[in-house]
Amino acid sequence: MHQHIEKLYLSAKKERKLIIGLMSGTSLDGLDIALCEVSGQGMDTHVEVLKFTTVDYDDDYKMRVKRVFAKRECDLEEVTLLNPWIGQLHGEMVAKTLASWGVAKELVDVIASHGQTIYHSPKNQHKRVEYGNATLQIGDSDHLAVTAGITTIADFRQKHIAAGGEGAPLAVYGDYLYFTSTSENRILLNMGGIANLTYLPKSADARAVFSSDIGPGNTIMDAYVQRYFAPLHYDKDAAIAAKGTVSEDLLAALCDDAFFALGFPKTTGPEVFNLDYLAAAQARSNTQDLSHFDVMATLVQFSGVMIAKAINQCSEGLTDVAVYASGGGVHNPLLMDIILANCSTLSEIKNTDSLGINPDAKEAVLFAILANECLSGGQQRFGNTEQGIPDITMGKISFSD
Ligand SMILES: Nc1ncnc2c1ncn2[C@@H]1O[C@H](COP(=O)(O)OP(=O)(O)OP(=O)(O)O)[C@@H](O)[C@H]1O
Ligand SMILES: CC(=O)N[C@H]1[C@@H]2OC[C@@H](O2)[C@@H](O)[C@@H]1O[C@H](C)C(=O)O
Repeated sequence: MHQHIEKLYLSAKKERKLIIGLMSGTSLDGLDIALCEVSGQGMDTHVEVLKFTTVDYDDDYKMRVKRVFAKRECDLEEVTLLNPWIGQLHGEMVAKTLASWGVAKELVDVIASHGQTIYHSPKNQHKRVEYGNATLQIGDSDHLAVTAGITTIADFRQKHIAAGGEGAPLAVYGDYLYFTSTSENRILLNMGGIANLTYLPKSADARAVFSSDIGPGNTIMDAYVQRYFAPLHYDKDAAIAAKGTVSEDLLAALCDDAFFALGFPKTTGPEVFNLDYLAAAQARSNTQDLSHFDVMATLVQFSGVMIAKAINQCSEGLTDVAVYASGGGVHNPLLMDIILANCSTLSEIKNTDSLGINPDAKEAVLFAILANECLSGGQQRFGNTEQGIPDITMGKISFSD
């Protein structure tokens, strides 16, 4: 047996593993690194986040990735060059972070890497009958594994599509295994660039679980701030939006899109929700002359109202449902107020801290859970193909030497 396989086999059999979860999301703000101690598998999964940090990307990284990110046309050489470059960069970031934490790489069983999404193209978006759902994450895991010196499990989304899903949201798997409660119905809401949610009934019945993207979280707001309030990258604490007034005409135009008429589950990305989407809505509503502050106030209202609508839709008929939020959006007080004000059945929105997971770390932890399932799972299956949750094991393995 090859020593790599043997080492992995021993890791898979361990009662407790150290897994580093990595997430680089659509906001391009930084690489989230969560050092997790994971034990058990399936519904018996336990995770303790021992360390967490976000290594911010510098402007050079953002500029390079933005040249290809969510673009229908770009330089293919650039994509080819970025793929190993990002893998290596993520490997360096992990190695430096481990050194700063005083954790030897030999102690880590595996890295679980999401990579960098550069294009997401579900059928409902590309509408080309000859093609299925598709998504592309770069930041090759062989480069990451060799640079960090740690076996890496990566590229989780392809298997999801191969088995009938849209490649997202994958959060549902970790949400179901880790956050299911038999005492309350739960909605796990994540607000990054894109917002998504998972509904977890207290029956724990996998057939009633579902998960879906909702629409924009911060992505259009971030793009607007980056264009008109540079060098700011986002509207910290909604300082800009709070100075504006919502335009009801623009809001109505923003909310009027085929994506919102689709039922759950569905996925999307900044390929749809971007500054062109805003410009088209402004043209339709004749609101091109709004101040930047009013546009920002309307954009945050748009995200908040559509998120609330999705929460209301999936909590319809339920008297007891608790919402736990995560992702960068939890730090936007205006966004949180708008969501709560538009969810008449909710008295509060908690965040995942109250369930033991730092809301900024949640997606990185998710990938650590998926890697744990790849190594040690499979004994209790979970899935619901009709709801876009195929019952499969995800991830490809890259050895470090
Ligand atoms: N203090 C704050 N005030 C307002 N917004 C904030 C604050 N902190 C973070 N954000 C928002 O959160 C975003 C980052 O969120 P997050 O890291 O969850 O996104 P992501 O993981 O890249 O996206 P996705 O989950 O869609 O892939 C920032 O770009 C910003 O818009
Ligand atoms: C293709 C892609 O990267 N999608 C992301 C994105 O960011 C949020 C939302 O859109 C979600 O569907 C997904 O990420 C999370 C981690 C998921 O798969 O659950």
